[in-house]
Amino acid sequence: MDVPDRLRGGLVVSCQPVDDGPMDAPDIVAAMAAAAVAGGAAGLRIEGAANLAAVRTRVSVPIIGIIKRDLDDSPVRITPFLDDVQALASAGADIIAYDATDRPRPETTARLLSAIHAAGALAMADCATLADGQRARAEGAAILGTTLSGYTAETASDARGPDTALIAAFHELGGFVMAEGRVNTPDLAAVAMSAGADAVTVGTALTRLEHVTGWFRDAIAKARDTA
Ligand SMILES: CC(=O)N[C@H](C=O)[C@@H](O)[C@H](O)[C@H](O)COP(=O)(O)O
Repeated sequence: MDVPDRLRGGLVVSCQPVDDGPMDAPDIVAAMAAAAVAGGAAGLRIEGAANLAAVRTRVSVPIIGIIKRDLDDSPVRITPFLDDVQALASAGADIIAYDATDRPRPETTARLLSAIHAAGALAMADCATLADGQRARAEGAAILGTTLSGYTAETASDARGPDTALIAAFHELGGFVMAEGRVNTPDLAAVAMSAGADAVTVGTALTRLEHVTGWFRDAIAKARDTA
C-alpha cells in the first residue's frame, strides 16, 4: 500500500508539545507518538529533525515531518528552507509538509517541492485558502491540508472547528485532502470526514496537555462563577 493509502480514512496525530514546555523533548515526543499509534493512529505529524529521528525508531506508520521557524522577514513558519527538507528526509520523514500560502518567503514553493521529491518523500501543502490548494496541486503536492486556514492575515478568524468549506472545496479539486486545524473533538473529526476529508490530523486536543488542561480549568471556573 502506498503512503497516502495507509493514511486514507485514518487519524494522524500531530505530536507537537508546547514549545519549551515540560513535554518538549525528543524522548517524550517519541513516547507520545508510540502511545498515539497504540491508540490507533494511522500516521504522525512531527516537528523538528531530532524529534522525528527519535519517533522513527519507535514506529512504522507514515510520518509527516515539518520544521517550524520564526523568521524576521517572512510570516512563513512551516519548513521554509531547502535545508529543512533535507534534515527531515534524513531523519526518516515519508511526507514533508510546507507552508503553501502565497506570502513573502525565503524559498519558492516550486523549489521546496523539487527538493522534497528529490529526497524521495511526498509533499503535503499546508494551505490557508482554495487558491493555495489549486497552486499546490498544480505544482505536484500529493496532499492538501487545511492547516493554515484561520492562521494567516487573510483568513484570521476565531472559528472554533475545522474549515469544512475548505475541506469540501479541496475534495472537489481532487487529490488527497487532510483536514487539519481545530479538530478538537471526535465529533468534529467525523464532521471533517463528512465534509470530504480523506484523513484527519489532530494535534492540540491530544498532545498539548497544557492547552487541554486550560480548557477544563476555564469551564470549571465559569461554572463555579455562575453557580
Ligand atoms: C497553524 C499552525 O502552525 N499549525 C501547526 C502545524 O503544524 C500546529 O501548531 C497545529 O497544532 C497542527 O496543525 C494541528 O492542529 P490542531 O492543534 O489545531 O489540532
